[in-house]
Amino acid sequence: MAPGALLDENTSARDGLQLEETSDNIDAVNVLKDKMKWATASNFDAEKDKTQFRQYEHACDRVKDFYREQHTNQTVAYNLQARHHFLKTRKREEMTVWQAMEKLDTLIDESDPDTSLSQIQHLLQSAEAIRRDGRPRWMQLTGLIHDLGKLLFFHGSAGQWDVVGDTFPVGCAFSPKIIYGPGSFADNPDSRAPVYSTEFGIYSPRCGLNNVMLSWGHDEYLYHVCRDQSTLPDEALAMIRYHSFYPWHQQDAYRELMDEHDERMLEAVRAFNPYDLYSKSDGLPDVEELKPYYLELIDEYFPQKVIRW
Ligand SMILES: O[C@H]1[C@H](O)[C@@H](O)[C@H](O)[C@@H](O)[C@H]1O
Ligand SMILES: [Fe+2]
Ligand SMILES: [Fe+2]
Repeated sequence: MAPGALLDENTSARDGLQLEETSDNIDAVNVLKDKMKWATASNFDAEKDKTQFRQYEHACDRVKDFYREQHTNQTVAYNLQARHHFLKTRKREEMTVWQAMEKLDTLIDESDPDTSLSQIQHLLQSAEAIRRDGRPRWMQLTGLIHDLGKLLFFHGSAGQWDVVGDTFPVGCAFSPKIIYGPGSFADNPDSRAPVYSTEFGIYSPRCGLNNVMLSWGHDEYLYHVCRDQSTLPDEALAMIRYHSFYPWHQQDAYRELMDEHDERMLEAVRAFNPYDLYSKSDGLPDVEELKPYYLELIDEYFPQKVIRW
């Protein structure tokens, strides 16, 4: 059997672990072990002072104003319309992944209390932290691209409130664990709507997050781009799609909406989170020096090179 024949890039790393180590599939097992390196313990964040991050109560007005606007405007109606427009009807712009990073670089994220660095620097900090920790190449690439969905801002978004910031489900009651709590949704009409304001709203227990509409923003948009145009594995797609869903991956809210697949994906999202959050206090990466390494890595998982954004 050819090396890796049991696997393609979309094989879930976890599913493949059921392979036995026989001489026939030993190469495939080695490939899997490499893919599983995301799940081993990491020391990356051991020396970080975590109390320095995500201190929303002490954040500046820019951040507080951002969340008031986001929590007021993220409704089911807006979500349906945004999905339709940004994923279906809009004319797509064509660019390579690196061009997308350069285009995004002028955006300063108003929701973020922890960094005012440019987006390329944040992306490279995340990727480099993952690489230094010996994580698989697909995860390094995930770090490099995970915020590229913020390009929505240049595709005619309504503002930053429908691009950046943490995410949460719409169509059911807003969890008190969302930043700034229930009071911040006072002006959101869905918080008083008969069905949307109930615990499960339009969903049912264990329906699976794939069937839940998260507030519209950079995660969901980039997930669709990567699902359709890259060969990244399921774990990478989950890291991209749910990395801003802090009420879920950090606060344990909305667990009753999860299905079995989500249980596995939650581990992947949690493994990714420290590299996104705590790399913000790392030194500044040298963009030109790192570029050749990452250009090669991008080509490995985006075979057609020019991407429809
Ligand atoms: O302010 C940040 C930033 O916008 C990140 O890109 C996002 O993933 C976080 O969840 C958010 O809180
Ligand atoms: Fe993000
Ligand atoms: Fe990020």
